Amino acid sequence: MQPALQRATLREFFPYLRGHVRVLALVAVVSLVSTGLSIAQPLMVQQLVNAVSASRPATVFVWFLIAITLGGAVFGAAQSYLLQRTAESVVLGVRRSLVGQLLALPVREFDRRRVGDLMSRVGSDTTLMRSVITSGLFEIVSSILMFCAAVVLMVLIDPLLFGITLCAVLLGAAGVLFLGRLIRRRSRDVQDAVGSMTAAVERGLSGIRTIKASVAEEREAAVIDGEATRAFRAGIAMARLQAAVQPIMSICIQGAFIVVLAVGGIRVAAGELLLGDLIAFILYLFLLVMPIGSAMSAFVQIQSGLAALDRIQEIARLEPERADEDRPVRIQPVPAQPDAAFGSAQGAGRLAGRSAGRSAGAIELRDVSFRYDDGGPDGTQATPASGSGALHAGQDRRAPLGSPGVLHTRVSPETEPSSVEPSSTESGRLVLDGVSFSVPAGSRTALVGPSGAGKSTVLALLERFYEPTDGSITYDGTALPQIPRTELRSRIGLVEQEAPVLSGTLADNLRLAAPAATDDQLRRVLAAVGLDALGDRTDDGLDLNLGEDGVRLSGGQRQRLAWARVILADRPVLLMDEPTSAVDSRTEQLLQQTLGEASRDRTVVVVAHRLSTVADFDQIVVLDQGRVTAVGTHEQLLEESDLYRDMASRQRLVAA
Ligand SMILES: Nc1ncnc2c1ncn2[C@@H]1O[C@H](COP(=O)(O)OP(=O)(O)OP(=O)(O)O)[C@@H](O)[C@H]1O
Repeated sequence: MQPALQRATLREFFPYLRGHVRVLALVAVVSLVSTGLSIAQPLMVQQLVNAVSASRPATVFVWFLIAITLGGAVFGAAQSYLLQRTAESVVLGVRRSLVGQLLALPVREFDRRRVGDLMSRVGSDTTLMRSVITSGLFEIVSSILMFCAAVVLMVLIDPLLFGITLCAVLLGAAGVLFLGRLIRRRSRDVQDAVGSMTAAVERGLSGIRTIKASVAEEREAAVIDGEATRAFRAGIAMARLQAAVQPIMSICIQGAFIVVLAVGGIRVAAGELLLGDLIAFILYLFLLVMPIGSAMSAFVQIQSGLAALDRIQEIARLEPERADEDRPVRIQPVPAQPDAAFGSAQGAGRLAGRSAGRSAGAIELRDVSFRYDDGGPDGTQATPASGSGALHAGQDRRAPLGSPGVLHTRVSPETEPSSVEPSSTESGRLVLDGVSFSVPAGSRTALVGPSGAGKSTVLALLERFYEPTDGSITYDGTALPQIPRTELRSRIGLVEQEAPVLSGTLADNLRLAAPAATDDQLRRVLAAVGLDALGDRTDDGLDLNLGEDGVRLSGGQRQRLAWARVILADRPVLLMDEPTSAVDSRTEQLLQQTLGEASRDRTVVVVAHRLSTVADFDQIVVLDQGRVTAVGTHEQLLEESDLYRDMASRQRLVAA
């Protein structure tokens, strides 16, 4: 859902110019001089003609005229260059802050927006904003200056002729102002349509394999064509209005010319006006018309620019993920650098445990409920409960653990939740409903359950991609909202379900969370996940280009690359969402071994469908329809949980 449309005003544009005041002041001086020279030109012509008519020497006026004309050209060029340069800097600033804002937005904003449309805001909308400066603001300012000077001089030369001109100009201006409002509206339509079209193209290109495999090229092309046609229609409607602006003004001005020529000619013939004065008046009429013309096109540009600003500010107004929380609490100490994961004494592939004294990574969820559309379109978030402490009310059970820490879990009676649909509300279905369990520091916990049970959602909440609608989550006893997000995330390594790969090289992808890692460390981590052959595949080595979205990798390779990335990042907590779903059994064995080493002294939470991969975990949490139905070890759950036993028997882990 889009936020309510707010219209930007020119005033809102000025903050973007703040860092450029000096250059703009210089531009103002240059354009003042340039305007002055243009205004002086007819005066020189007037003097020249009147001197020649009266048989007086006129050479000096000729030289002045040449100097003024050349000077005007030089200053005009300087003004144009400085303006373009400033405009480019403004656009750079806007793009930087827009991209910064986009990357700072909460994940839920991306759930409800189209990537292509966001891209078009960074691209074409910022370009439109540029025209507000280049052909907009200054054009209007210098046009007004020129206009005023021309008006004063015309009044001085002949008030009657000026009166005729004024009537024509006012008539044209009234028509144009009326059209201006419509132009702004149409321009917004055009940009929205272009945004939709970009989104449709993005959808088509990013899913090109699926589209081809579904033989859906034509249908997809038709969708894009529909959007392109909408953009075309909006463009045509805009063009119609723009086309009307120019004729309205030219009819009025041409009418003024004809009348001025006729009346002026009669007055010159009657000896009431000098020929030089009439010529000067007509030249000023030109000077009046020129700025009106450019002011009109500047007006159109400004309207389009403001419509673009609407779209940019729509994003700027969204509340970003807050960098710091109300009462930030630092978790001590800072995590180890990549070296800690690959201590030289251990040799290649050795996945050492955490350095002594590192934050332990105990996690507790207490009565956590969540629905996806909870944030609402205005960027507000559900206020998370600010509880702290690792214990909760309810039925506690000490689970058997081989690692430090004590597990406290509240287990809802298994029969109760699995048969009940999580309640629905108007604002969205509860995806998690009163989820409570504890993950002691250094333990391995698996989340299992049917598809759609909410397992990935739990991981998303632990990363604070979303805020719980209700309940609280603590990390080492501190409520998550009290930990700065960057601090929290720098403690967690995440292997996502889809194992996304960023466009770029193998090294780029590996260094995403460990920018300081050496090539040697990259090679060792690749070996640890069985990807060493990838770096040796071509002469490019670690600079091997993985293609758009890592298209040159197989599904299993993508997954292993994601493993390599988090292992290299050496975080105290590892969250893994079906991390071996795409690999063969041999690779799975290697990864299990890698995980075994990596999880020494780390807290590991793995979402798994294949129960065999987590059967030896310290605890397994069974989720069903957003609720925890059982917690225990593999053996305990086989005894106690019907759902778990059913899943295990389907996977032939136990006899049916
Ligand atoms: N971004 C989202 N916006 C809205 N609903 C979502 C979003 N992501 C997931 N859901 C919904 O939330 C529910 C739980 O999804 P989740 O991905 O957590 O399940 P899961 O247990 O991990 O499933 P699977 O095993 O299939 O990966 C599903 O009904 C899903 O449709």
